[in-house]
Amino acid sequence: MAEVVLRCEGLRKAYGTVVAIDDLGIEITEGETYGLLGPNGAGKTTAISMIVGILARDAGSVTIDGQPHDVHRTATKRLIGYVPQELALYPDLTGRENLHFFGRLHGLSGRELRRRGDEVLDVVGLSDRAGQRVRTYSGGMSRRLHIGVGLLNRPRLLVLDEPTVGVDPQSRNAILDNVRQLAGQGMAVLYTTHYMEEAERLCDRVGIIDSGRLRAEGTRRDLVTMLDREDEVELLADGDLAAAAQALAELAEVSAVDVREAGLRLLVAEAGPNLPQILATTGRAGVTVRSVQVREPNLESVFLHLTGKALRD
Ligand SMILES: Nc1ncnc2c1ncn2[C@@H]1O[C@H](COP(=O)(O)OP(=O)(O)OP(=O)(O)O)[C@@H](O)[C@H]1O
Repeated sequence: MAEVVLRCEGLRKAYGTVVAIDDLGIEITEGETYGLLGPNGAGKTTAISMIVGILARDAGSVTIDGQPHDVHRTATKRLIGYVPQELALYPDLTGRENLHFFGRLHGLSGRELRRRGDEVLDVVGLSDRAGQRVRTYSGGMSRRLHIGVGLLNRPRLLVLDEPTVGVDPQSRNAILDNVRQLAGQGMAVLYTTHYMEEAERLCDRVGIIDSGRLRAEGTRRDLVTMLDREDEVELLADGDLAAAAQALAELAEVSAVDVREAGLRLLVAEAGPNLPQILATTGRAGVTVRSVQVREPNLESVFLHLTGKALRD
């Protein structure tokens, strides 16, 4: 079984009378990418600041690889790579010089420092721009270098705070690919975002956070199943639609069929695996399907259901 890298329990933090995080518990195993999804102000930055150990907690506990962790423990801090929202790079140094600077802070030197710098440049796809000043980098390239800084110490837990905010779509894809690869190598990844699509694409499990509390967590499918809402399948089709509707209504997985002007609309428990049967049944009723559209409930619907608000204001 995969080992638990991060375990936090009962985390709490208040700023005066504002309770920013209340009774937060999260576990992340090696190789797992966990997304903390919530709107601005939900408490994501406060939560991860306590987890990485730059903010003292009011209550609760954090362990990394089974070892107790807090703001004073340097041994466990070495197991964490933290990539904060604000970029902290030197624009007048080159990409490679930046990595060497931060590498020295981690105690690397000489040949080991150069080797690790080059490895990290390769991982974040910046080897060919390593000799240029960061000032000349695009926003996305700077972000990737920033992630590189977080990787220098070969962390067990990589914590990324909204790493794709303000990044162009191409760099965004590169960052998501990077993160996926790193988790593939066994790192545990904690990723905060208010982009539902990123959480859906990238994360093995998602925790939905709002007003400082974890409202629900699980795989995308777990969360969507909680809603108890079906997939909607829309078929644009020609032929005897009434006959097809009757045949489809007899399928166990189909709970409702409406005949529309140019086709059919179905509610199906799980559309994906049932599409072949739906299309075969439609075909047997003499109906030609011109296009199929499936709409599944998504994390946005889950969030709305749990909190009564949209993820983005
Ligand atoms: N230093 C502080 N002093 C007082 N209140 C704070 C402080 N930092 C955060 N807060 C409040 O705590 C709550 C959680 O903020 P936090 O920054 O953790 O949320 P977030 O989900 O990370 O939002 P964002 O995506 O905007 O960074 C908010 O209500 C915020 O106003």
